[in-house]
Amino acid sequence: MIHVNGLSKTYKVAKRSSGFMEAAKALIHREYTTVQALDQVSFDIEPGEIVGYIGPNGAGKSTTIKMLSGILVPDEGTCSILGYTPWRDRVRYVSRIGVVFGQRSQLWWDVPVLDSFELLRDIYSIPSEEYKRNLSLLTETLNLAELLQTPVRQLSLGQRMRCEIAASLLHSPQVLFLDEPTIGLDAVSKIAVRQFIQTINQEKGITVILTTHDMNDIEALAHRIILIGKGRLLYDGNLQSLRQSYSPAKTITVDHQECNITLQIPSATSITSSSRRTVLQVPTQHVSDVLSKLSDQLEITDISIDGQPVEELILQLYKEYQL
Ligand SMILES: Nc1ncnc2c1ncn2[C@@H]1O[C@H](COP(=O)(O)OP(=O)(O)OP(=O)(O)O)[C@@H](O)[C@H]1O
Repeated sequence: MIHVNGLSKTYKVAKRSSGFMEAAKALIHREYTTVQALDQVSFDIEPGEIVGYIGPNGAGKSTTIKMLSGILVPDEGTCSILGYTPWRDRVRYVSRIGVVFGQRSQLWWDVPVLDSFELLRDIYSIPSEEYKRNLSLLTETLNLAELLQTPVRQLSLGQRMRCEIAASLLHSPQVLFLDEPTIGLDAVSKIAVRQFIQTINQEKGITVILTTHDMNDIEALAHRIILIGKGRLLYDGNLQSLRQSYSPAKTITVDHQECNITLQIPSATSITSSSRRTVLQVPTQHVSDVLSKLSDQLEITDISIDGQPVEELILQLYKEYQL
């Protein structure tokens, strides 16, 4: 569905020094430097995937999303999405995609949300029945009923973001680009937005590309991650294999009836042990074996198994690539 091949982009930036004399000189003779924002980035995405597109600040994520949504033209490389070249077939292409930039709004600031939605209906020429069906579904699932008559400038960030997501889906797109959709949201709104993205992906098969700095978004939504750093693609793979290579052990915490026990489980290393609680470190491949031995040797009252949080995994990945 999405084929990206060798995308590169440099920005030309005017050099500026401080001070009146330097500003005056710059009026006559301006010097430029170039910033390599993207360098030969390639990947393919299948229909129905949710891909987390991650990387540190300035890595090139927004630049990529802008190209994939047709706003920016690359210096080099090709991109085909649903058979279109985004920056060439813009008018036909945008009716097939939805875009949310968490830091920008596609809604008109001074008019009620519903007026913006109606304007989008006209811009995209959405058939009346389809518009009504989508609006009522989005209003219900994103809890928008009380917001539709409110001017956008009076909405809180979380309320606005729910409206932005609805706006991006009114025309039933097949691909959704989300650039930091949970930025600045409270915990409840974040969970609501994540659940909604999951639902539209599962029920409507919408393909989602998500950039975010919130690793809980990645954990909740993405099976696959693409890591980009200094404009280059550094890692493309699924989260599970990343977990296996970086986090080969699990921590098992067992509460038991017996006091001060000594366990006979060779593949487990004891981390701490108090009178009725034992914490063990176990290689991932031995977890099921250790669990069955624990239940043979103890009367268990509670048990938990924890892996390394995804935030730490990604941090390790950043370290490995010196980002
Ligand atoms: N319009 C622009 N003009 C000049 N340089 C730019 C422009 N937009 C981005 N850049 C530069 O290109 C590089 C990539 O920026 P981009 O916004 O794509 O990064 P990002 O990964 O989205 O970062 P963040 O996580 O901070 O949003 C950065 O070095 C940035 O300074």
